[in-house]
Amino acid sequence: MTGTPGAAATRDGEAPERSPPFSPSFDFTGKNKVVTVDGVRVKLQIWDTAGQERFRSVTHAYYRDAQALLLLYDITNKSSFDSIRAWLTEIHEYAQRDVVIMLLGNKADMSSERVIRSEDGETLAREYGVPFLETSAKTGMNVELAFLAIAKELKYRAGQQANEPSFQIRDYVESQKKRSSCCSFM
Ligand SMILES: Nc1nc2c(ncn2[C@@H]2O[C@H](COP(=O)(O)OP(=O)(O)OP(=O)(O)O)[C@@H](O)[C@H]2O)c(=O)[nH]1
Repeated sequence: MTGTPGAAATRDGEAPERSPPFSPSFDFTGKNKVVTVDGVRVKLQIWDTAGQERFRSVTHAYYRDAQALLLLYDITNKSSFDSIRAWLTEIHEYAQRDVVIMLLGNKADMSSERVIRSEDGETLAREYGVPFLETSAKTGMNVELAFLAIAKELKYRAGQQANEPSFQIRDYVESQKKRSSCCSFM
């Protein structure tokens, strides 16, 4: 699902699921996931969509009703990074206006093959005002954090009280994330 929105939604509903070609210990795709946020269980229904251009028209149907979209690129693949802008334009056109978007630079474990610097991901994310994490589906680095941040944001939006301190997903992600240069993966 590189260069691709993966949709996380709290709604129930039918959607086709695609199986990942390998079974990483930390999976972005294909399952419902329950995340406990401050004692409240938030159910995320996760769909993986095809990244290739030829599936574009099909993918609109996936993310039209999504409450959150994880946009993944591969840090070892420049074209996947370059396609992110086009996806953001698409999302602007087809997704819900208040959709939660997160940019993820995946395969952070493959540092020797890296072609996209972490700063480039950060700059792009800042430009679009979305949170950014480098992740690894192989080691699990920042994967749980990505889902937790989305769940926290959705819970906050659903139950927003007048006197509740506002939840800032970008600040939360920045304060919690592990850097790929750091030695300790989860
Ligand atoms: N080392 C490493 N390999 C990964 C990681 N994530 C995925 N892969 C591998 O990358 C390959 C492609 O993974 P996919 O999930 O099929 O990639 P994709 O971009 O989703 O493909 P489409 O959904 O068809 O666009 C597989 O062989 C995975 O095992 C990661 O974080 N680290």
